[in-house]
Amino acid sequence: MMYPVIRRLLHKRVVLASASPRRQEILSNAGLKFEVVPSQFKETLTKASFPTPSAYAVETAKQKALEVAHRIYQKDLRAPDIVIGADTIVVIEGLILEKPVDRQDAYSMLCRLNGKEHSVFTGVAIVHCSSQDGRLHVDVSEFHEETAVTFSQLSDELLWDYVDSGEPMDKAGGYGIQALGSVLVEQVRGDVLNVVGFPLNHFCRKMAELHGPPRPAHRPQAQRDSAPTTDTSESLSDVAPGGAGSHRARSDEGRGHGRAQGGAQGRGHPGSRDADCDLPPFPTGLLELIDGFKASKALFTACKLKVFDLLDDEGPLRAVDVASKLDISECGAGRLLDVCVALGLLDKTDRGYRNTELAGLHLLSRGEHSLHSLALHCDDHAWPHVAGLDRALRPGAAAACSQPASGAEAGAACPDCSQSPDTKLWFSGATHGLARLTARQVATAFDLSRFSSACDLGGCLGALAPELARAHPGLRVTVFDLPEAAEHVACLRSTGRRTEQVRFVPGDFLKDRLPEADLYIACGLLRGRPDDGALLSRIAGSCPPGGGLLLVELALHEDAREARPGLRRALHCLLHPRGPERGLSHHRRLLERLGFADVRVAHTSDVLDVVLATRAAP
Ligand SMILES: O=c1[nH]cc([C@@H]2O[C@H](COP(=O)(O)OP(=O)(O)OP(=O)(O)O)[C@@H](O)[C@H]2O)c(=O)[nH]1
Repeated sequence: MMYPVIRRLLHKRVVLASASPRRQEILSNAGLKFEVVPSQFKETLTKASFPTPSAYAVETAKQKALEVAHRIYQKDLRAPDIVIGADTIVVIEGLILEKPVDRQDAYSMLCRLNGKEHSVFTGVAIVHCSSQDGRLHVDVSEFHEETAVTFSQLSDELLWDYVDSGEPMDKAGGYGIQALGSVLVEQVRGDVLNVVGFPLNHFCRKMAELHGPPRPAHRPQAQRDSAPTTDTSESLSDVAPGGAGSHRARSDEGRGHGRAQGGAQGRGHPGSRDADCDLPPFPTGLLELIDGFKASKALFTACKLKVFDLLDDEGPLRAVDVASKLDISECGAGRLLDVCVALGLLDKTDRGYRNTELAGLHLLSRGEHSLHSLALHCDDHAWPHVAGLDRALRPGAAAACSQPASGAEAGAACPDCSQSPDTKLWFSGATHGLARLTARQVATAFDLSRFSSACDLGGCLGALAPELARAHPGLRVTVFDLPEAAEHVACLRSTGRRTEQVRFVPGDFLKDRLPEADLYIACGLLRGRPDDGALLSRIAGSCPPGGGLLLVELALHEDAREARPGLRRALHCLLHPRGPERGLSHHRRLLERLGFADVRVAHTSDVLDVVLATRAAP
């Protein structure tokens, strides 16, 4: 059973701003998917300046969460969707007890609590983040929960024994009710998880209030107090005309930016019913999925028309100016621009439309982190492919696609998409943006200091090499790719990054002798390649004993339940039903068969998995 609102958060980037293992456990047991970024906020607020102990706990929780939200935004230039902070305190006779500073302090706290009732407060802050005008915008919701705990009358010896167990040291009030500390406790009134560090029940109720399903307009008035106030009078699947506005209105209370980054937000839960009505919960997430293709197409179209380039060069611009400069209709321009606003790609100001930071970073046709080519590729090549999905799934469709990929598809993970040289180039260019974005994570996924030379097969058009050189100054990197890729690697050289460590050698990794190296890198070369064993065997033949092989592949995760990686993998398998199903276990078996040992895996991001294997002595 999963609380419906937790299910609805599965596609959001949720961050827990806490180092407390108990909070992490409570939230993951509830099914929430989140990242942990412990807060660096120094808990030094002046207690006396707060009207109540709970206000102090809430403010501390809020400061913890805000510190993390700002740090993430500064680092990623991207707002997480939600940051959660919490702070637990024990209050006895008006005195606030936090974590003991040493054994003596722990003992003193336990003596104070001995034989008496005290209150445990946990303050919780839920910070909804978005990026607006290039700045982090936050919307903080907060609450606290109180639980009354009574200690038995305990002997000094027992209290010291308990202190000596070490358990009190990282716990508010010096005890852990969930473990040995339970022997001290005679009675609890209220939510015990609140004592442990996180009031899950209150949190879920609060989240339901904030993220509750919009209700259909005809819904009867019999609603609970906490019923969401979202305007729901629009038909969600009927975006046009004026679709942009309606899209935004139903999109999580106007937080359009989060949508662009996080994908669908909520999922209807067919099994659950609101207690006070026989209508099922409104399936907001499902309707968003149904509409999702329109959102993708709008993004692709705006990229193709170079709307983001235009606004970068000349924005802010009004719809009428965009229409005349792009030679499209004024009405069409207005609608497309409004949809982009709803998707978090544009901001609408008094002076006209302008790019959001996200679009400026990733959707211009130029720029280091551009995903423009990827969007165009998806529109031109992946879109028709997806449109034919039903045909591809029919029995007998398998024979249609069995062409082995050629060396020219360096970096391409999709042989179906590489029929012509043009397409191949497209696809390489398309993946290049992604490769650039992920190169640093790949380069630093493992300690590679034992290697002195690396050969990047296919080379990802040179995206990885400079990052490898930067992260491992002792490593000489050879990019081994078809002669036509030299041009791209040359562009990269002119950026002057560690050029002396990187060289280009022309060749086809499927046919030619591989340059000597003690680390071989195959980035995006295996997926969709029926002859992946042959390629790996070539590499194994060149790799010296003790040498390494670094494989980088899209979504090798085999657990389809893992939110984004699982979805990517499942989609890939669905769209390439004729290709063999290849996940981590397939690669591990293959590598071991070819004489590699110590196969280690790093999941670097939502997107890529990196595998490092060591060639065993013959
Ligand atoms: O019965 C129990 N009571 C309390 C706890 C744990 O105590 C700490 C409370 O400290 P705080 O709220 O400041 O949180 P930190 O651990 O410092 O982590 P943050 O990074 O969030 O500041 C908390 O860990 C409770 O879980 C307990 O375990 N049992």
